[in-house]
Amino acid sequence: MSRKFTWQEVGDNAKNGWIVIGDSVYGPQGFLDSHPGGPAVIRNKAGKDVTRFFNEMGHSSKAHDILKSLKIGEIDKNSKPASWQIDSDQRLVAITSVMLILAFAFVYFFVLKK
Ligand code: HEM
Repeated sequence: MSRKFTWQEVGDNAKNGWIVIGDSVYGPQGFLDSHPGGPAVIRNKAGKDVTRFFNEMGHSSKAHDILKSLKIGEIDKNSKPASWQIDSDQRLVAITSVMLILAFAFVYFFVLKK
């Protein structure tokens, strides 16, 4: 069983470079200076969910191996991320989905059921 961390704990350790990818928490502090993309790209997003950024970069299998070695635990899914910790694109998708569902419900009840 790997250790579980709350979003609060991940946020508190932003200064240590902690990031969330998928359901896992990573502590890349020792790796930051050797990151080929530079330490800043990771440091700027520390404390947050960086899944999309990590995947969009098309990181190699070597990068995935390094990532595995930096895993310190898993995110406690019962904890809630603060709004700054959520990837803004993911938030946009969530908001758009809710709007679409409401729009369909509106059309169904007020237009089609007439
Ligand atoms: C602990 C997590 C990460 C690890 C272990 C990691 C590892 C690596 C490695 C090994 C490379 C060299 C190319 C490759 O093998 O794919 C690389 C390149 C790169 N990474 Fe990461 N990375 C991490 C997180 C991130 C994040 C969160 C971002 C963006 C926000 C990022 C952006 C980049 C960029 C832009 C490059 C390209 C550098 C270049 O080709 O000039 N990485 N990373």
